[in-house]
Amino acid sequence: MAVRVEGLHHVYGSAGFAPRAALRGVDLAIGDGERVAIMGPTGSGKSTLVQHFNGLLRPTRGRVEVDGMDLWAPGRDRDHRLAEARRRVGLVFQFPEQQLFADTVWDDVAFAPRNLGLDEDEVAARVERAMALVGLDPDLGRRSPFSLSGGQMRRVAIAGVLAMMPRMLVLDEPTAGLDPRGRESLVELLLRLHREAGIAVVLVSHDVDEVAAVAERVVLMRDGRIAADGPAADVLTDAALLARCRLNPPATGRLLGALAARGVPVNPRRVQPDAVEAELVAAAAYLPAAPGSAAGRAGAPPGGDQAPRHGAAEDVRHRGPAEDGRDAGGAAGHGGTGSGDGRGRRQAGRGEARS
Ligand SMILES: Nc1ncnc2c1ncn2[C@@H]1O[C@H](COP(=O)(O)OP(=O)(O)OP(=O)(O)O)[C@@H](O)[C@H]1O
Repeated sequence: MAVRVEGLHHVYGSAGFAPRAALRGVDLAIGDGERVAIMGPTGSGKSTLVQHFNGLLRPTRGRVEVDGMDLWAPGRDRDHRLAEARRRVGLVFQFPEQQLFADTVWDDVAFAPRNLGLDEDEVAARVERAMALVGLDPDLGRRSPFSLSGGQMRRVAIAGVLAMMPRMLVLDEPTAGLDPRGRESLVELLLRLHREAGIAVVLVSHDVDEVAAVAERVVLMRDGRIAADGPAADVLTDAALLARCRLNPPATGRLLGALAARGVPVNPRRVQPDAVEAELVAAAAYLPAAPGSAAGRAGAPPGGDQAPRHGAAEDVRHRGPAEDGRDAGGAAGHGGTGSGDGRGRRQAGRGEARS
């Protein structure tokens, strides 16, 4: 499963308004099972870009491929290619709960698979699976979606997209408007979908902490172009690059950087929350104990002159999801610097062509 865009331009224009170039030549490929965040200042083209991933928008110029299918190439099978793309790449728009419409949660989640013409047994199996994936109690299926909490409604909307059994889930600002607990549990949900269902997750977000928790790769957009594309540990610790895109590094990165600058042996390139925590816990052993504390009474802090100059958490062997593979390899041991109508959009996001 892969989405690839090449030389993608998108110009919005309608009668009476000056044309507006939202994308100005984007090249990007996202492969099976990746966890990618797309970030950038407001108006940089993030939402426009992801709406190309399943053919919801038509390029002004350039090419969009899903699993090697050129979505917009002429040919009689184009409708089939677009329908396939919408099945394989599920789009969850901002505030998706605003587009719930059915009388029951069950019917809402069943909307897209029914629309595919599947028999009711298959529809039921998909609804049950999707509700389980998002952690909704099956009993909620009989309830009106409008009687649920905001966080539950959002899960219903995500289940409605998952019922299409996409291989890639693209979410535009999925935690917007949720309280801190709701945000945390949605981040956990995305990691679980990736881990248990093997779904690629693409997240459009302004929130660096959320991105640090979810993404292993970060694409930065600016003025309709890609300004950077790389491992989260590289992009999220490059303060100058982030500043050019009107973003700040994660607060934890600044904390690790300040500790490293004071000679505490931490690796400031850790960004994933579990890895940051492991780094801090291990580094705490190198900090002077508070007078009167148990550690202070026991004597001098461990380490001292012998304190290793690499990341303190290296020996902890604690790898969070964003610190695997290339991040671990790249960071190990250095300790250095290292719009439209909502219902139509939703139906298109669930695999139904927009009229
Ligand atoms: N339907 C539309 N009609 C006309 N212009 C649009 C439309 N949608 C977006 N634009 C314009 O295209 C540009 C890119 O918008 P887009 O929504 O893709 O950016 P974004 O990075 O997702 O912004 P945000 O972070 O605010 O959601 C902006 O200048 C925006 O005003």
